[in-house]
Amino acid sequence: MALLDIKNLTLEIPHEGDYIRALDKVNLSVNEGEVRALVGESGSGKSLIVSAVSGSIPKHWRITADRMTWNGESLLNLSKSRRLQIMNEDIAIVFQNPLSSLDPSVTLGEQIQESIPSRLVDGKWFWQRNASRRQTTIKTLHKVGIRAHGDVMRAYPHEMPYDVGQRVMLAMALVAQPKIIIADDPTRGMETTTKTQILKLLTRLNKTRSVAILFVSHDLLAISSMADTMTVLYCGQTVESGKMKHLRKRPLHPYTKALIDSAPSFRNDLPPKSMLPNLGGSIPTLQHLPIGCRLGPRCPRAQKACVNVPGIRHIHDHTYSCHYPLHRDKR
Ligand SMILES: Nc1ncnc2c1ncn2[C@@H]1O[C@H](COP(=O)(O)OP(=O)(O)OP(=O)(O)O)[C@@H](O)[C@H]1O
Repeated sequence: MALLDIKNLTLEIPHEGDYIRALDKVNLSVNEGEVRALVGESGSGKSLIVSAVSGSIPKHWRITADRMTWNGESLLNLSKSRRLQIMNEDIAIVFQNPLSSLDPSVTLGEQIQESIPSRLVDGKWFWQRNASRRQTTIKTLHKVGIRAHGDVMRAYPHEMPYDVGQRVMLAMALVAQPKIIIADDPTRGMETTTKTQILKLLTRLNKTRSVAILFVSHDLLAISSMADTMTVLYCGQTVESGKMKHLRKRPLHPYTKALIDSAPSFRNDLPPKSMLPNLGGSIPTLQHLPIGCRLGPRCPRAQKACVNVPGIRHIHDHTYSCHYPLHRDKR
């Protein structure tokens, strides 16, 4: 059964007396123990999906969905206390910007210790429980590659470089022993060695503890090494979703193909120093969204029908939304 199951999620942001559809009928699911990549260009709406799941959408925005469930329970109309419980026990989110997600007035050590749920703290007396929290914190900081745990635990968020902040966010996610980790671009701006360490850590967690991972990124290279499945988002619309190996080998949506073709590591057929193909134009702003399929104006296969939003088509567990998909011309 899907742990996280989202069907037709639509999010509308107020703009000049009207609403703009920032997410348009998005579909996404993550099964137990699965590593799913959510990929899309900057501005495609990845972080908005994460915010919708965490319930941190401003009250005046409009959010609707046919289904948005956690373990079968709707996330759309949860009470505050139940949402807090789920977010503390089951879903851990590593947000993109550690500085804005951490409390600036509390040391990092205290913030990690506060993230440890009571059920995971050993001891009857408060000093035993404090020691248990401290030990777990130190162990977890080592796990995320922080050796100088004392310095980091005493520091305030603004005193730490960005990548240490990201690791602390990961440590806060890990101490809760969640069922799923939603990592919103956790390796953004990191140097390659640090990035590899974080990816290896997430992969190990998935393999050893069966933690499901939703890895949100625009970095295909980082994602391809660890994800089982991938969902591709373009301008607030899900365009294709399926097993990583199928999407890599035989993408059906022109946007997925363009994304894969533009990643050098995915193209071992290219002669050295050749230009990488890319789609002309850029992702439209929310204020200037095309009607129908939002890729339309940039799509090499676009035709008249594309002014209508394509429905979702299935081939087993591979889904795509395109009127003129690749490899399907003879049907
Ligand atoms: N608080 C907000 N108010 C108005 N528009 C917003 C807000 N947050 C996001 N948006 C808009 O929603 C769209 C999607 O933003 P989002 O941050 O989800 O993109 P993203 O895919 O996560 O990009 P990135 O990879 O750069 O983080 C963008 O056009 C963005 O400008």
